Amino acid sequence: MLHDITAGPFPPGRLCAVLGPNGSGKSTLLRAMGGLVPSRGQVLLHGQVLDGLDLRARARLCCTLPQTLPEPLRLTVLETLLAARRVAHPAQEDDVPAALGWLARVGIESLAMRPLSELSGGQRQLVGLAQALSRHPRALLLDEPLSALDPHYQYRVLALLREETARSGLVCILVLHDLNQALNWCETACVLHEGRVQAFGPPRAILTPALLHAVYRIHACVDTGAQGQDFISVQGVETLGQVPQNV
Ligand SMILES: Nc1ncnc2c1ncn2[C@@H]1O[C@H](COP(=O)(O)OP(=O)(O)OP(=O)(O)O)[C@@H](O)[C@H]1O
Repeated sequence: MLHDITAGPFPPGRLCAVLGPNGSGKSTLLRAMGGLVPSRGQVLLHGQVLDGLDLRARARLCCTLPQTLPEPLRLTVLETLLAARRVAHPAQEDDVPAALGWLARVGIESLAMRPLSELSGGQRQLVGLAQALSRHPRALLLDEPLSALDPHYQYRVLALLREETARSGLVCILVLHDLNQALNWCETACVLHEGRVQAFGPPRAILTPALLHAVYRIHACVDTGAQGQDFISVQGVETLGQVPQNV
């Protein structure tokens, strides 16, 4: 769980990463920010205190996409998008063209009429992302949103999130295990370790060899490739000895 932590501020308009080893508290932090688990602290969004808002009002402002998606309902992909938007905006008419537009932007418009229960894990993850974006929240909390996606969709989703976040001034926080994605796509990272914030700031500045060893138990550093992209170069893992190749 978490120990009296202060995380943030996560800047709007830029992608932000929550990093840390298994069990360090990343999902718990996201759920606490989304109001999905009780916490004693305060969550502020653009200066507004979210604690105490009723669930629907909070869901309108802040959309949390969980790591494990619920069992698929007997609905089509399009119907699930319309239903998700109704939860946050019950007074608004269904907007089928807008929902189809979000499916197209994520790259799954061909799945619109397919039952959700027939989709693969990665396809369902993409539906979850389209649902979340279609609700137009002011904060998007995504728990390992790329974990089931192939490289094409990982890149595509990161590019879409970066574009939408910049365009609408969204606060977009992603739990990531891939440190290279944090380095190359995120402006800010919050590194958790044993339920505490170990570091907070630009990924390039905070992912030092000392931090990578203390948190992940790897002997590694940030390197820069020929194309100018940063990557984590791992020399060894504490319990396994030397690892010969870079990752
Ligand atoms: N419902 C729960 N009841 C009790 N302990 C929990 C519960 N959910 C999580 N925990 C504990 O809280 C700690 C943090 O869990 P959390 O799921 O936030 O980790 P995480 O950083 O997201 O891990 P992972 O990378 O493996 O998904 C873990 O030690 C976990 O066992």
